[in-house]
Amino acid sequence: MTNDTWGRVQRDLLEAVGKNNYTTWIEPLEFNTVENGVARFHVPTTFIGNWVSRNFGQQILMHLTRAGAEVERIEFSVAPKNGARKDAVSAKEFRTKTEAPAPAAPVVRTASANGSNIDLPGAPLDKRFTFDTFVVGKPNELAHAAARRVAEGGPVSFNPLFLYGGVGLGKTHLMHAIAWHLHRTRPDLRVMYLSAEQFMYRFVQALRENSSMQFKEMFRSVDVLMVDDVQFIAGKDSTQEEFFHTFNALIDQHRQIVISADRAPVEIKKLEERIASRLQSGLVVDLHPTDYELRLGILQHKVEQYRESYPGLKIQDGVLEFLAHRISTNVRVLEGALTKLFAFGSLVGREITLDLTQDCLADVLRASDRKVTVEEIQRKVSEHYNMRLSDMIGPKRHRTIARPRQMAMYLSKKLTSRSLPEIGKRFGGRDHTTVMHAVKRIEELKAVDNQIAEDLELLRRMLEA
Ligand SMILES: Nc1ncnc2c1ncn2[C@@H]1O[C@H](COP(=O)(O)OP(=O)(O)OP(=O)(O)O)[C@@H](O)[C@H]1O
Repeated sequence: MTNDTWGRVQRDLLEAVGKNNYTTWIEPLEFNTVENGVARFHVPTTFIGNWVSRNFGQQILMHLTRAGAEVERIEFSVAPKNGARKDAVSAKEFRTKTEAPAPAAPVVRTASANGSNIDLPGAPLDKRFTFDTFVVGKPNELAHAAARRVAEGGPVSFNPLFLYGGVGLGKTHLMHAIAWHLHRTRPDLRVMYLSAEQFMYRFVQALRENSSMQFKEMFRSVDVLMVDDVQFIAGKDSTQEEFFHTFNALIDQHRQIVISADRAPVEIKKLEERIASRLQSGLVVDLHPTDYELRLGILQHKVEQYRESYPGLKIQDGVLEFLAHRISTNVRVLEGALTKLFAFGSLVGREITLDLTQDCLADVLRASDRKVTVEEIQRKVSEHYNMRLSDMIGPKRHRTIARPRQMAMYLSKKLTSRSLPEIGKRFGGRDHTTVMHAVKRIEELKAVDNQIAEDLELLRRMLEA
């Protein structure tokens, strides 16, 4: 490869990564040699080398290959000043990494042709997590709408956007979808997505390498920052501190921030109060546990996608409905079940019937069944309303007792696979029509009484946690 080829690749990269990224990260690279399939570049600092390798390594490699260079790998090393090797301290630090030191100068990091695909600064994005593949239903419609708004840009209307909800409900999917959308429509923007754990890792690394300034500059220069699973930094004092300053600096510059967590800001234990309060200063949106319709929608959507990989594989009517009913834990489990089912169906070369589903997914279905019992529901509801557990099954008919009992019956119907007579039996041997009436009554009340709707949601969350 010649300097000319590198010149061409630089122009391609300028187009691919946008001007800002190019000036900050690509321009400082100095092409050195290509030997035995390894392209070597000099970089001004360790930090830049690490960053470029991690975030642009794959792209550089791809463009080099496209330009005809026979390159399998790239290496970045700090440029030796006046022909001298870089100081020994850094060299030692680098050797603590897995790569062997390069002969001319300490190796910073290597990107290989088999590495993960990283398109944007920050963590890699999953190609499957786009808005197109996100199925919208009642439980996630607000979160979806808010994410769309952020992705479509325009004036920052709520900052930060804070998305929270239980495991596997689509928080990461929505954040990646925002990043992909912006990547496509606004390639000039610097969008960074990473988990709170990665934020901490980089922060600690920067401290170790005396590159805190670059770290700060880097994070303060993004246009859109997305941090996933922010609950991770709770209790980690200096990371929280740094996060707080980064957060404030970006908000002050009207840069968009999107944060996700498994619970609401105030519910995150050991999260500094000032951070919790800042996190709530924009729009806080809850991704609710999935309902039957959403689960079915997701399954149908996935089946469409699977058709390409498994053409000709038939699925009997009723199988998806059965799965949507029985697997209510989270979408990840639901997806896993479907993947297993399709793989199994194609292996045995048979239509996916209900029988086959029950055989193939026996363990998953048992685990979901075990999830919530009528007894647990009775216990949680009586705790919530400060009533005696014995009153759940007793004869008292006063509203303060009867209403929670009806709610417990309703939740038993929704969250377990018990039939109406079975539920009635567990509520002191009541008739199935009593349970039916309770379910209907609570459904009506839920639509008009906010307090009841909220209590149900809270109870459902606690039970499914
Ligand atoms: N509404 C949806 N439509 C399509 N797929 C979904 C939806 N919600 C979740 N998924 C899928 O479920 C899986 C889990 O979602 P995701 O990783 O976004 O969850 P999460 O809320 O970030 O969970 P965690 O807190 O465990 O990280 C992903 O494969 C995602 O694509």
